[in-house]
Amino acid sequence: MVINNNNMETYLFLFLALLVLMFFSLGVKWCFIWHGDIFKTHILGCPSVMVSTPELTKDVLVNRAHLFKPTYPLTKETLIGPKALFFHQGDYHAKLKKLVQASFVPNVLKASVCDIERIVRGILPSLENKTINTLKEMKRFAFDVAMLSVFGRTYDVEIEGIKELYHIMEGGYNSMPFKLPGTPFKKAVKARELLNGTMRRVIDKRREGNGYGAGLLGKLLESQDMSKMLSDSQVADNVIGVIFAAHDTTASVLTWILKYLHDSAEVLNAVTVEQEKIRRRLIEDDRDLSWEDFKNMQLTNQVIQETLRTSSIISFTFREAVEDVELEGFLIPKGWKVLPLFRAIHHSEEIYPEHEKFNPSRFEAQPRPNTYLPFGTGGHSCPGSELAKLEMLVLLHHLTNDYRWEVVGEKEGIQYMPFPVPIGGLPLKITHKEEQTN
Ligand code: HEM
Repeated sequence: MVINNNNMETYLFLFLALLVLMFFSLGVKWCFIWHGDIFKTHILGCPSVMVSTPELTKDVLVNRAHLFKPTYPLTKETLIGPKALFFHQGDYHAKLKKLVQASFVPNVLKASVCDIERIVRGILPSLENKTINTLKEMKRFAFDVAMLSVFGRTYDVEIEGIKELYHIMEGGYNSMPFKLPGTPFKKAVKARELLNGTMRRVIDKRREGNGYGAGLLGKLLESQDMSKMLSDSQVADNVIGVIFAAHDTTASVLTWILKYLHDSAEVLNAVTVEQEKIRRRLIEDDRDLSWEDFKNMQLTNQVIQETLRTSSIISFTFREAVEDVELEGFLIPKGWKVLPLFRAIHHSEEIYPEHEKFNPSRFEAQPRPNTYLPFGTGGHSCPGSELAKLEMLVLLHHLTNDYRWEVVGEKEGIQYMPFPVPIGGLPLKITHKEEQTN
């Protein structure tokens, strides 16, 4: 395992990974206090309770969610902005969630298929015939899609400015929160302050125009006008928050998909056959991809589902008890952290037999309730799950029809960037199929 992110979250993750490893592989119970399916330990001095069954996870995230508030590292809250929906519970969260969700429902997503396809067509040729860092390229793709869903098609100099500042800022997400000159965190805080100014100019421009424009920003400004519920800084924090939530996650999953398809020639062939059939239909009808085509991508969808399970890039989530809570007869005092372990559920041998195997066909049947949680569950579950799947399907359609890829180097392993990804971000050589046959 390579650690190249010298930050607290990486250590925390590794520490947790070690705990989970001990829990499952070694059966070592003496370093925890056990109670049924719950165990207690300390993470960086905080008393923490881990829950690893579907039932308890549902209890914490759905049934009694009001008793467990989300908690994030200070760096995230400072940089994303304290008014972003992740950090809230209750009315404010519910209203914002509704607004954000409205930008990612199928009716809205349908209209963005052609834009996502345009982004894919722009990126893929630039990857041909050289060794690429897959994670980096997938981040470029997912970032462009995130910007599209937040700002719509309008591209101006301010949006370019936001892109640049955002990249400086994300350098501080996983750093120690020291504001010393030259530190990544200090630079990130500065970039975030400048982002406020740029966002204000973008918002002012939209107010001067006819209507509020497209994307999530348009929706938030529209609601601001109607209900006066949101201030400009609340709008800005949520725009930045969605960009943050949308791209590293999707890029990490895409990187795993390319790895699994590379390692499993049989699955890759079957996906290619499925996608070639769709391509033939598009040629016959003389049109581009549309929403309806995704219904005919059953196997590709199963590959995405299985990758989300095996890679479990969001391995767990953090909550904090807002009062003393009893869970399965175990008292969790107010202020303790509670961590539902999604990865433990996705890798339970009882729920997913031969759990370590990449086997998309296991999703021919629906998973049992609360046993498949790549996008979380309950009030804080992911509003972007359909967008994430859509961008993966569009990319896979073009990639499998037109390209083949080889992993460069022999190294196997996992690296935390900050999500678990194949080592080195998966170096790949991508070639166009036509060149292979010449
Ligand atoms: C494969 C990609 C993705 C994965 C695996 C993923 C996973 C998750 C998970 C597990 C949560 C819940 C966290 C918790 O309960 O503490 C979450 C929340 C969230 N996700 Fe995603 N996500 C992905 C892509 C996206 C995209 C594309 C967007 C863009 C809209 C997005 C926006 C959000 C937001 C705004 C939240 C916070 C929701 C709230 O607190 O109410 N995510 N995501």
